[in-house]
Amino acid sequence: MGMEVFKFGGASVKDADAVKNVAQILAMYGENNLIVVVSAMGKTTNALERIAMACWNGDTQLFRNEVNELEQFHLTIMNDLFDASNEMIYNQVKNEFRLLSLKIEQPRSDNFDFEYDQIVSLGEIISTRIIAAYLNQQQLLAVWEDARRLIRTDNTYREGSVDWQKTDALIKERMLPHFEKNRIVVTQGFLGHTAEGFTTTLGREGSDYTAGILAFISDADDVTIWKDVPGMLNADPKWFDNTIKLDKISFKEAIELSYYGASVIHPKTVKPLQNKGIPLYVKSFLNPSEEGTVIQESPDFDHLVPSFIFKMDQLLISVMPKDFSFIVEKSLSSIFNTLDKLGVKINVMQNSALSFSLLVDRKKVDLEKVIAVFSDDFKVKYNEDLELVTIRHYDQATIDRVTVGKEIILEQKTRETVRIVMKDQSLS
Ligand SMILES: Nc1ncnc2c1ncn2[C@@H]1O[C@H](COP(=O)(O)OP(=O)(O)O)[C@@H](O)[C@H]1O
Ligand SMILES: N[C@@H](CC(=O)OP(=O)(O)O)C(=O)O
Repeated sequence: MGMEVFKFGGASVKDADAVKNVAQILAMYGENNLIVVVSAMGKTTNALERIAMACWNGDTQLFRNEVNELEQFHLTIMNDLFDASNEMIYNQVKNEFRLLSLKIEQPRSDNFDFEYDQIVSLGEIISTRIIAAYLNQQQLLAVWEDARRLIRTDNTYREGSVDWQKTDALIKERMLPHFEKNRIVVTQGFLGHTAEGFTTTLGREGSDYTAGILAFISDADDVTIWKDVPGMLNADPKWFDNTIKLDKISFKEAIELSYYGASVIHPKTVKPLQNKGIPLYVKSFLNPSEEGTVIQESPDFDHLVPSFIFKMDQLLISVMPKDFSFIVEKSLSSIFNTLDKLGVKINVMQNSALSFSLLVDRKKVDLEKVIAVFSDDFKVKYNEDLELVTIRHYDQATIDRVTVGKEIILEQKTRETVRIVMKDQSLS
């Protein structure tokens, strides 16, 4: 019997109707074994981030308010899905919230990222409990499995790096045998564990990656990521009208688009699938019988229309050596080492003889810390309120269109991709 991996993200399980819709989709796929990877419901992860921060700051009032609100959100969904007599699911979810409430009274380590993962991971635990219970109520026999015993990572909390060998052994030993008696296994995206058994997460929006890992190890026939859009489009429809669906694209093109920031797929997801030639479908959970996008190996697919990826609120930081040295291998090596230690993620970089510039998401970087760390050896300058547009398969007409009214700060071109850092002229 074949094996498929389905991934349902936060938007596809944001309320009771959405959960019912997921069950209907699963009922449509009666034949195959299904690994169902689920994210936290709606915006739960954002709420848990606030809870983790309140806990860290010892802000009991805020912590309790946020926990109560989140519990109420889940209870409202459950009241629409289950009979009050279904004690088991109510007890399971209440118990997770009871354990969460106790965290404010418990001693904390001095590692925020560790504490963050122990709290933020609960969103996926609760959502999968609810979904597995609902599927069973609908006679879609499903078994719940804990990804915290499947995905082994290193100890990099908030961005665990997967130990593929150990994970392979754990999945084969603990997950695949479920299919001897069950057709559906429901598990959490985004979660992992360290060798010592502590919970890790794979980085925000990392549930797509979990689907890629599970498909690779279980040799799945294909993966389907169910989204609130008809497929992978040539731009984010939240910002662009008249988007075009990319019906078929190659693994390489999908990797490039997600790497540059097309947030419909987490950038780490596609590589494991490419390595085993497992097709990835991006489909709409709102119109499940429509075709969506297929991503697979083919040199013929990519006669593409221009695709746009916008990143707003960008910060350009430039560092210039204070001594007489140029920006050469030695200084670059020390700059990268420092940036790696600071956990800075670079969107674009460029250097000249006397300066090295990096573009980052303003909200993801502690500018004061960066300045403090570099200022012994470098003069540091920065430019805020910038936008980054990446255009794959560009032509001059598209470049002209997106740069109207903008001052161009930096431009990088390859044969297929142009990246432009720009500032709204009204802000210059
Ligand atoms: N190129 C693109 N094609 C389609 N959707 C895109 C693209 N770039 C960004 N998106 C956004 O990705 C969203 C879906 O991803 P996401 O919100 O992470 O879903 P989920 O959390 O439910 O998995 C869409 O609503 C859309 O706004
Ligand atoms: N819930 C996590 C993981 C995830 O991937 O979620 P989603 O599939 O909703 O993007 C997050 O919000 O980061």
